[in-house]
Amino acid sequence: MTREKLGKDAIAAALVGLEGWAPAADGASIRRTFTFANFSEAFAFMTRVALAAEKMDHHPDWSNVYKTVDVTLNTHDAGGVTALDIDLAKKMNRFAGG
Ligand SMILES: C[C@H](O)[C@H](O)[C@H]1CNC2=NC(N)=NC(=O)C2=N1
Repeated sequence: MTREKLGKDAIAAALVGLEGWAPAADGASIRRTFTFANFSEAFAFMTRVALAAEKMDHHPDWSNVYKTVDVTLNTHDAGGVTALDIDLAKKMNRFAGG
């Protein structure tokens, strides 16, 4: 998986069909808020994502309040969005069931 930084157009193209994700205004990250039925569902999601992220050696910036999880993805090493972030976003959507 490449750590090549994606431009605004490439990010927009990669996000087509990737429900809920939007680029930040500066194009340096992508974001989604996940909302679950309750805290247990939110935390189970975070646990699944954490294991996948560790395997990828690619980690989300996120916060959890009750049943919502706010996620920002970017590749620190590249200073922007790369294919790794798109891949992790896809995995997150699968784990969230959408
Ligand atoms: C040494 C290690 O591979 C790096 O620090 C990894 C760890 N997790 C990471 N996660 C994210 N989101 N961006 C990175 O650049 C990154 N780098």
